[in-house]
Amino acid sequence: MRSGIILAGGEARRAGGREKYFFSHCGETFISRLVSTLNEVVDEVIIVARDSEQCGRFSSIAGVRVVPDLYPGRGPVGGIHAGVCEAEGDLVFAVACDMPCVSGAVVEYLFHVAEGFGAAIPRWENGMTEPLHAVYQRQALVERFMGAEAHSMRDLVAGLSVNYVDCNLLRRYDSDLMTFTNINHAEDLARLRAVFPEE
Ligand SMILES: Nc1nc2c(ncn2[C@@H]2O[C@H](COP(=O)(O)OP(=O)(O)OP(=O)(O)O)[C@@H](O)[C@H]2O)c(=O)[nH]1
Repeated sequence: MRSGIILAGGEARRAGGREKYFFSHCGETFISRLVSTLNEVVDEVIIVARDSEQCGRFSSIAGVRVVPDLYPGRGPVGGIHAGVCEAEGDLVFAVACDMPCVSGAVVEYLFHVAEGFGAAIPRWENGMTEPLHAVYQRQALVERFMGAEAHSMRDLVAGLSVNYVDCNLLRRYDSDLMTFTNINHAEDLARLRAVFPEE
């Protein structure tokens, strides 16, 4: 079984605290697009919000479960922890809520190459990695959290056997690698709109 975990509990400081997951792309909100894409490649989708109040923001989205952080204020690693506690899949795809162009074909490939590893994490030529667009073996994460060593994504990943996937290989599935488009600033959204104007 496969799970998808969407992390939505950040403060979006670089976007002025706006709710990035409700930004729209090609006529749909980021979060709806992600949920639809993931529902094609996983058996369950879980949105992890920072608290129960924020959970309520997602109540109208069909086809997901929404849970709050168990340890609030810990950043993405706290969201992954809550997601992993809720998820039932052997493998989980963890993704940020501000990635509106995630490619189902790329995610499918990451699931495929995660078999036999603790994680499959895309890596760019310059060595930068994409741990919030990556597949993890759930049990490996559970063990990392039990060890109580994982206070950051870097800590979490450090103890895993990782299959680093060359981003360029993923061009087979997503030629322009739009899957990694990440909207952090208002200008990032403006750039995306310049390529894909809203109707
Ligand atoms: N559930 C949960 N998700 C989080 C938390 N912190 C960050 N996230 C999510 O993790 C992803 C990456 O977050 P960051 O890039 O660190 O922060 P951000 O909120 O997107 O933006 P900045 O505040 O501008 O850094 C985003 O999808 C966030 O919504 C948290 O404490 N809990």
